[in-house]
Amino acid sequence: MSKTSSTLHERQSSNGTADSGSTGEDIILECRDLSVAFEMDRGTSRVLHNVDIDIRRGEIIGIVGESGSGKSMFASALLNAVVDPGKTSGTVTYHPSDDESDPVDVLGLDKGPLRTLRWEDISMVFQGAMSSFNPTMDFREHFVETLDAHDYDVVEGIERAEELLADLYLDPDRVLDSYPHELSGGMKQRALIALALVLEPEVLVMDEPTAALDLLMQRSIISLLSDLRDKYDLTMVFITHDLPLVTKLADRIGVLYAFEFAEVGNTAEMVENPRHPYTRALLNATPNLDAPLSEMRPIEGSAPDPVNVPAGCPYHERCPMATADCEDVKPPMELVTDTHEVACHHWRDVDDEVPLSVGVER
Ligand SMILES: Nc1ncnc2c1ncn2[C@@H]1O[C@H](COP(=O)(O)OP(=O)(O)OP(=O)(O)O)[C@@H](O)[C@H]1O
Repeated sequence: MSKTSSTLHERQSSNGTADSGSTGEDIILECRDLSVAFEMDRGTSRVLHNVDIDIRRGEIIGIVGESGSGKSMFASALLNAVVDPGKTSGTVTYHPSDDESDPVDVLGLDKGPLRTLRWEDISMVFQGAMSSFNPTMDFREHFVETLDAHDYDVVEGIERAEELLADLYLDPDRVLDSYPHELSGGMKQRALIALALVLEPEVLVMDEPTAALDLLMQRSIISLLSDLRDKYDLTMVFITHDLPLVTKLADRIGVLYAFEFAEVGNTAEMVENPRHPYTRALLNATPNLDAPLSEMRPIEGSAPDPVNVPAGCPYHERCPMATADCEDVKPPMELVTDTHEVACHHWRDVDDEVPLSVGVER
């Protein structure tokens, strides 16, 4: 297997995107200048903008941001699954673990190989996918259909499905013989995760997998995902608007703002020493995982329109620290530590200007 060059690893972006701490780690997915655009009557809508990020083999990376920040677009772009008429550009390179295999140019794949890659190498649980189960098929039929479509041995595949379902604390026989309406939301979501893993992918991308579930179920799925990663040597990309939730799971966190990464770093650094005023606002917006809704402080202002992203720092219109520079000059991604990067002109002063609220669970 060919590894990424040190030049790419050390590359620093000048456009507010991130390649945090990539100093020679084993990289499984490498995104460069990854962008998605839609041509609209009122102009070009840039819903993902020149994103540079490396996903490391075996890590769980949380991708966080408000609604409309580009999280789902990032997930779709990773799998070359952006729907028409969206145009994806840049590169996504997948480095299989198998030493014999060459790196794969994901955005350059034809339909057939792309379909194979999507289930067998990089699998995705799409937002709201629970409702896409066929109501007339039981779960066994869903598994068999997927195994058949990829020429997998059905007997072995069902054995694997049973093991995965048991790993997810489900009764395999009961689930396989049930129809979608017979299972609760939490059970269906876990069955969906088992289905996404049945063809033994290396990477699992999940878009808001716990959004529709109650707090207790969210927490239990989070801990099951961590166990699954360890047991099956998976790499996970976990997309959510819920920063406190993902801190319980992720090794690293990337915060998306206005279709670019504002800050990326190891989870402990992102929680204990966030440097971007937007990351701090996100943490302050949910002081505690158990806090009642009434205690949440929403971030003032709204996310930028992808047709008219502000010049300079895209956050400047909402930022309490903004100066004239922020209106004109786009902040480059700067290293805070070897494992933490931020795109803010004033990151050194953020402690005084945007204090973290006392109640943040850390
Ligand atoms: N088919 C489409 N055509 C044009 N614009 C789109 C399309 N789908 C999404 N967008 C726009 O792309 C931007 C990013 O959307 P995306 O779904 O990635 O956000 P998100 O961060 O995942 O939000 P949410 O948490 O609400 O799912 C939004 O401004 C959205 O309106």
